[in-house]
Amino acid sequence: MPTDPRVTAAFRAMKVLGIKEVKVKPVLKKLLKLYERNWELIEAENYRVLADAIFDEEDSKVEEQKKRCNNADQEEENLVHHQPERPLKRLRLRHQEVQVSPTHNTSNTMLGDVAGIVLKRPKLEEDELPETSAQQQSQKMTEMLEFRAEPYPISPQHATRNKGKQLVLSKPLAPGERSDPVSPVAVQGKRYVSERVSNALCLKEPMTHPVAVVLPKPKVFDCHGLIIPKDEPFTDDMFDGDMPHYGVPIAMIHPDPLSKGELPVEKDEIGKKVGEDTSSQYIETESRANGPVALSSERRTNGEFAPSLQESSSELAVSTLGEVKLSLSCNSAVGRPDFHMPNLDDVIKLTEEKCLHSYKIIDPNFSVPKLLRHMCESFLELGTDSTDKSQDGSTNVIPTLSGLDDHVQGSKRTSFDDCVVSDQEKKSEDPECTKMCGLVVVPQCEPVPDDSRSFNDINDVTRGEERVRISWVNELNSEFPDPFRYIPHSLVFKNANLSFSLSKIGDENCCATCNGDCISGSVPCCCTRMTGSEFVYSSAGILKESFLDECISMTRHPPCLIYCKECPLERVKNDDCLEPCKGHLKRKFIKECWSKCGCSKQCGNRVVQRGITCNLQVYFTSEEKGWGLRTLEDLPKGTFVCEYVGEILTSMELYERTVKTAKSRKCSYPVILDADWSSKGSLMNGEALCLDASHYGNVARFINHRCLDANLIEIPVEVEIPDHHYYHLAFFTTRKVKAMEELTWDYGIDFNDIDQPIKPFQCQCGSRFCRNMKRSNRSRYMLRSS
Ligand SMILES: C[S@@+](CC[C@H](N)C(=O)[O-])C[C@H]1O[C@@H](n2cnc3c(N)ncnc32)[C@H](O)[C@@H]1O
Repeated sequence: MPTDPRVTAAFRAMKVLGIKEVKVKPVLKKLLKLYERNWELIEAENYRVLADAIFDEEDSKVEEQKKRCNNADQEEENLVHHQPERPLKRLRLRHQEVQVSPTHNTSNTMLGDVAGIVLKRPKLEEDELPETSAQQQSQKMTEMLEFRAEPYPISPQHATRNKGKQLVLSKPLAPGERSDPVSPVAVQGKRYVSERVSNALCLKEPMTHPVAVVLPKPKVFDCHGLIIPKDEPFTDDMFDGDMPHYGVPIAMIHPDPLSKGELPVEKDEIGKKVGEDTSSQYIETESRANGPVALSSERRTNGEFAPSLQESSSELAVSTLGEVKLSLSCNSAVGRPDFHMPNLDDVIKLTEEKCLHSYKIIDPNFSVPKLLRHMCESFLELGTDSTDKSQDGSTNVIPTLSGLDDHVQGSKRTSFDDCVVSDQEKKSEDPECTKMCGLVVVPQCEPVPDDSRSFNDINDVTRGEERVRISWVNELNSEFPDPFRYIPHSLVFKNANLSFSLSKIGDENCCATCNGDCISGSVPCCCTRMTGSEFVYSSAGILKESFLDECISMTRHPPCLIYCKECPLERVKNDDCLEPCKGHLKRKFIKECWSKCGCSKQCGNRVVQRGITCNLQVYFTSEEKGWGLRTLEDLPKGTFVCEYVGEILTSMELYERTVKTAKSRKCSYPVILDADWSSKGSLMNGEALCLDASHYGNVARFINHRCLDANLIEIPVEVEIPDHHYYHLAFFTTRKVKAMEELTWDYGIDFNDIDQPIKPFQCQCGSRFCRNMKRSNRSRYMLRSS
């Protein structure tokens, strides 16, 4: 037994990794010599250098052995099928050097074959170890940890296929083509990660990645240079490293490669992005024509494997504003055929247990979702030119919008760990729950009036936040739309006590035992419980006519208004004399499958949550309504157009905000979420939740009002929360809408009700049913309540 406690500690740390003392001893000796007994370097990151050195030692032995056995005829075969047996079935850290070679190196198929790169690994023989200073070594560690995903790692002209299976270079990379010649480790890391990223993307969108090919075996996404040797079975100990590794690829999907100019962008005649880079966008584009689950094999053209792919994927983490998503996907055609999508809660729980066990983490705040979110944020940080790092390490991750920056940056910052640094706001939120569901707290932000810079990208008001571009035009004058910040999902403002938690979704509120596409099943799943055990969407993702007509008739001939004794909406006005309740319209809900359901993300019962797919345009109307929204393509009756997105506020917060800003605003953008008012008893202080799109919103904020016969209807949609104080408000077409027609919805506004903080506008809807100046029995103190 060694007497030196540091040696003992090193042995113990390696033992946890399953490495015996006999293997540790010689390597440790060499390292101590190499680092001139600088224990700190060796002990850093839980003896990472030591573990790495041991793995490399083992690896070099295997490679030596393999070299001896190899014969030239088997070379190519070995590239694809025969990976060297690794003595330690573990993740390994690599400190390898990369050399460019015009030939394949059969001994290194894992890393090298992809780009014809030979990876030469220094053995840990004393004389071969580079004479590096401690500083250089730590620099090397930093480089090794560098993680950058490049959607286009290899230029297309270099790419060919190796027997149609593996990507190789038709000509070797010239030294000048290496992205970082002075940092071989980083180069290697990039190449390796890139390969995986392109593969992950390729599986989803091969059309747009002519270079990327599907490799014949499932690959594991490489993070921080950690890899799992090929052909290894899926074992429990595959959780070493900074994040869990599974026997399935982890897809990192860049939110907007197009805007960064990384991929060529083509536009079709109506402005839709061609060559979009995310799977769901592709699927959604297909869905209207072929149904949401039609993973068109024709469009998955160039991969021989494409037609047989059965992918299941599940979103695991998202960055604070949802720009970067981390999802797990399993290609069951090339992976385990018996694979079924596990419950994400369980995956996270198990991962957490394994991490805690493996790394002896003592920080009580450690959580896997947080770790994964950090990864998304890092991905975004490194993938963009963001240099906006504050000194305390927190980063303002709210996308920069000219005109809003000064206010936001000057007031509050969003950090990686916490959505908002304000204590009060921290208390009111459960960051784990809310962020898992894409909800974050945002600081109140007043856009600077007349800031035309906000809209200088006339091709896309969404600034890349949606899967389709939405252009804006003003053919009438030189006005710009009012500044606001585009968000694709609603955000909690402050007090809206929304706690999203998977654990709150009971078995009756999800179809945990389903898989694949629920609507193609023989029996409707339990997510149809609110719609009479029938799916409301057709296989083409269109709302079924019977359901739609029922919703329309409930809106147009209000049969069922619920009146409360003391209406909270009246109470917030703080009047001495409480006005009687004006009534709350009861509505039919749609319930979509969600993360806790067993079905896939492409399930046909997930339409609204997949976002906008129509070709829309914001334009300046000629009827004194200001800006409006129109469609650039014909839309069949029942098409989902968009949902109403904004800040989620309580009715009190909204009232206060509205009173303060009513005079200065010519347009108003709030709605009340009171579609299921009768079940609101549980809501805190009897308050309703509202959406306000004044400062943060999506394209729905441009939809103008039309009395009664509007071509859109808003329908409440339950996605994440089973009780209906919060829901999505989705717009569907009430009839066939022709290209270039304005899209409108009936705000349900009472034009004669002057007892409101926001005075009703002079309606210019042009409908023959226009209610302007006529009394309505449905009145709200703001826009429509839904
Ligand atoms: C949700 S915004 C719609 C977008 C708005 N037109 C704009 O320019 O940003 C609602 C505001 O649009 C205007 N508006 C909507 N429908 C209208 C109509 N039928 N007639 C006149 N103004 C209308 C009103 O000023 C209203 O407060």
